[in-house]
Amino acid sequence: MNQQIQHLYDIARKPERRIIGLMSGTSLDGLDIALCRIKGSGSTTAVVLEQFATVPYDDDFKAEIRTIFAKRDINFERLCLLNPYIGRLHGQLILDCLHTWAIEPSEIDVVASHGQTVYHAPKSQHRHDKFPNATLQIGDGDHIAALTGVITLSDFRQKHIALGGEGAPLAVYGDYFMFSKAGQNRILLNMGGIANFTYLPADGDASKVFTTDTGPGNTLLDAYARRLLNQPYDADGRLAASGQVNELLLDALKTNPFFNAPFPKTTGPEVFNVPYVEEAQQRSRTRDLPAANLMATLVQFSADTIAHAIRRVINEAEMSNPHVYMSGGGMHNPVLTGAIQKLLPDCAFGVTNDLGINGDAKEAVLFAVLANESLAGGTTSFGNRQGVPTVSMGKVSFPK
Ligand SMILES: Nc1ncnc2c1ncn2[C@@H]1O[C@H](COP(=O)(O)OP(=O)(O)OP(=O)(O)O)[C@@H](O)[C@H]1O
Ligand SMILES: CC(=O)N[C@H]1[C@@H]2OC[C@@H](O2)[C@@H](O)[C@@H]1O[C@H](C)C(=O)O
Repeated sequence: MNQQIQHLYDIARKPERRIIGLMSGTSLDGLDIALCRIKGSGSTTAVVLEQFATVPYDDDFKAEIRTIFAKRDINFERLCLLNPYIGRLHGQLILDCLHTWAIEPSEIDVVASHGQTVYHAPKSQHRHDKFPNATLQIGDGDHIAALTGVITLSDFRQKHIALGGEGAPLAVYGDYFMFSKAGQNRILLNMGGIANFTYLPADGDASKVFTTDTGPGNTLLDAYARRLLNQPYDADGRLAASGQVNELLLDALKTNPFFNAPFPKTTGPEVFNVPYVEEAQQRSRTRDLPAANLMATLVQFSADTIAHAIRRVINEAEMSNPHVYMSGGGMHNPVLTGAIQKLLPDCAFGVTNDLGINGDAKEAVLFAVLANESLAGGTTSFGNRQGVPTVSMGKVSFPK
């Protein structure tokens, strides 16, 4: 037997694994690196987050990604070059963090890498009958494995599509394993570039849980912070807080069939982007809004669509006493969280930190949990429903 297969087999049989989860999301703010100690699998999964860092990307790198990110027409050579480049960069950032944490790469069992999404195209978005749901993440795992010397699982989304999903959201699996609690109806709300939530019913029934995107989280706020403030984001929602919501623009922004489509569903910055806002401004004749009013309206747009989706699941599931636990960078924006809480006065609000997982780290932890499940679990049935196939994800890269 190849010794590397033996090594993988030994890792799969360990009572506890040390897994580094990596997430580089649609905000392009940096690489989230979560070092996890994981015991068990499925609903007995127990995660301790030992270390966490977000390593910010420099402006040059962000600009490189933006040349190909969420665009229909790109420089294909640049895409090809960025694939190994991102893999090597992520590998190097892991080594730097391990050095800071005084941990040897040989002490890590597995790296679980999401990569960088460069294009997301569910059928509902691309509308080409003959093509399936599609999504593309780059930053090949072979480069991470070769550079760090650690077996790497990567490219988690393709299997989800192969078994009938849209390749996202994958949070359903990790949220169910980590955060489901008998006797409490929970909504795990993540506000990254795109917002999504997971519904965890109080009876713990895996065949009812799902995660759905709700639409924009921070993606439009960040795009306009770059334009209006020359900043990566509107820190603490300060510009938005100084403006007034424009109802005409808000209504125009909300007229998109995505918002009333059935759960679960996914979207991305391929749809919710500056041209989307400009088109709504044109339709509502609100092109000359002051910067603060535009930002206030965009925050309300995210809040309304998030709250509308949560309200729908509360009503459909006839949920009593729902608890919402927030995560992702949007939880740091008080204008956004304040607006959501105002729209959902019957919900109790907290953050995933209250449940033991730092909300900034949650998505990176998810990939560690998915890798753990592929190695040592795989027995939980989600009933093979539309959008939530029972599935093990991730491709294996050996260091040599
Ligand atoms: N203090 C703050 N005030 C306002 N917004 C903030 C603050 N801190 C973080 N954010 C927002 O959070 C964003 C980063 O969020 P996060 O890291 O969760 O996104 P992501 O993982 O890239 O997204 P996705 O989940 O869509 O892949 C920033 O770009 C910014 O919009
Ligand atoms: C294609 C893609 O990268 N989707 C991301 C994105 O960021 C948030 C939202 O859109 C979510 O659907 C997903 O990521 C999380 C980790 C998920 O799959 O659950």
